[in-house]
Amino acid sequence: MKKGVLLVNLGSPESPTPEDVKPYLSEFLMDERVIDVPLWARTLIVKGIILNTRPKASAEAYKKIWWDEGSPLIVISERLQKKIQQQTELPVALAMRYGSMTIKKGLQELVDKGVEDVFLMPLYPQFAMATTETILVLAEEIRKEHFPNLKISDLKAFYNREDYIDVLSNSIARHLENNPYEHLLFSYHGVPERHIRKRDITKSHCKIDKSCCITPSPAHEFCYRHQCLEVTRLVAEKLNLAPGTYSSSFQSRLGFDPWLQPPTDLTIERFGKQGVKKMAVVTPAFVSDCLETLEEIAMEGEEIFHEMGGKDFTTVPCLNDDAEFVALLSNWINDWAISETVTA
Ligand SMILES: C=CC1=C(C)c2cc3[nH]c(cc4nc(cc5[nH]c(cc1n2)c(C)c5CCC(=O)O)C(CCC(=O)O)=C4C)c(C)c3C=C
Ligand SMILES: [Fe+2]
Ligand SMILES: [Fe+2]
Repeated sequence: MKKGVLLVNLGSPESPTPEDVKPYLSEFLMDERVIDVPLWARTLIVKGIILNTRPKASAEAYKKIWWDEGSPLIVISERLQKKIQQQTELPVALAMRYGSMTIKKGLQELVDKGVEDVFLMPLYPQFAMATTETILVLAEEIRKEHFPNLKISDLKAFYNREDYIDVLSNSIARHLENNPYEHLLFSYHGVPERHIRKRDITKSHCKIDKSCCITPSPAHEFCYRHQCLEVTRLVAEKLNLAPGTYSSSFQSRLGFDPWLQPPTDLTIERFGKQGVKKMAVVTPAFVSDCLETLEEIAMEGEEIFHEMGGKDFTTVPCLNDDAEFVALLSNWINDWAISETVTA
């Protein structure tokens, strides 16, 4: 069976204008795994409330980070795909969960090259209903409807793989080598607490308290909070970070439901107020720099820190198309190809 690879990231609007941001946000937020309420309520919240004001504000934010070549998230993902393609003989395609670079087009591109067996790689280190799950479910729907003979296997959340933690830790160490900091904040994209409880396969483990995420449980296979906190713990261990010099927080809250705590903006504010002068932020829920890292953290976060009296605010770039990250993903692809060949 001819094999191929499909990398999938989140997606971005076509341009940083309210006209293009609106349909993108509509597709994104009308996803039942992102705003997970009944259709009538989701329609009311998204189309009746959010889409009336957010596209304009969001477009302004996108304008601040947009590159000549396009959305950073898309451009970086394309660079990653090209570099991985240089490391493997298998065809490697790229798709986005939302927007014009659809998963259907990505699968079609592979099928047109004769591929019958696809390794689907959601570009997220941690599992979340709103990211990995929505990609897998949609890919399966598309497969059934359009490519019934295609075999698809997927890359599992890789948050705790030793080789990934090594690559992430090396990148952090490299970027902070000449930027001494008093506190390193690991800021992850947030999700509503409800999402964590919904995917608790034990139905009772996830209390979202101080101990549940550090108490071993099968629930952790689908617990975004556990997986984020594990990345922090494993990197801290690898880099030998002293207790008290690092912590985790969750950013980008939307709406009024309880989201994972503590919020990044208030955490940065607190450090500034407490007299921390040099702080660094790393964002390991994102593999590609995007609006949430370049604007919300590097611009807004820095502004908050300075307003509270902080001085040096350093952001560690995402892994993007870092050579070690390219090698890591390429190794996983080649390992998958070999194991599939052996078991076929
Ligand atoms: C890293 C994983 C992500 C999770 C988990 C996630 C959950 C999530 N997001 C929203 C709402 C928005 N997110 C937006 C942007 C955005 N989100 C992610 C990743 C995750 N989201 C990325 C990579 C980006 C940036 C995309 C880009 O083009 O650069 C936005 C749009 C921007 C804005 O208006 O703020 C919204 C809205 C929810 C509700 C949610 C949880 C369930
Ligand atoms: Fe998001
Ligand atoms: Fe937990």
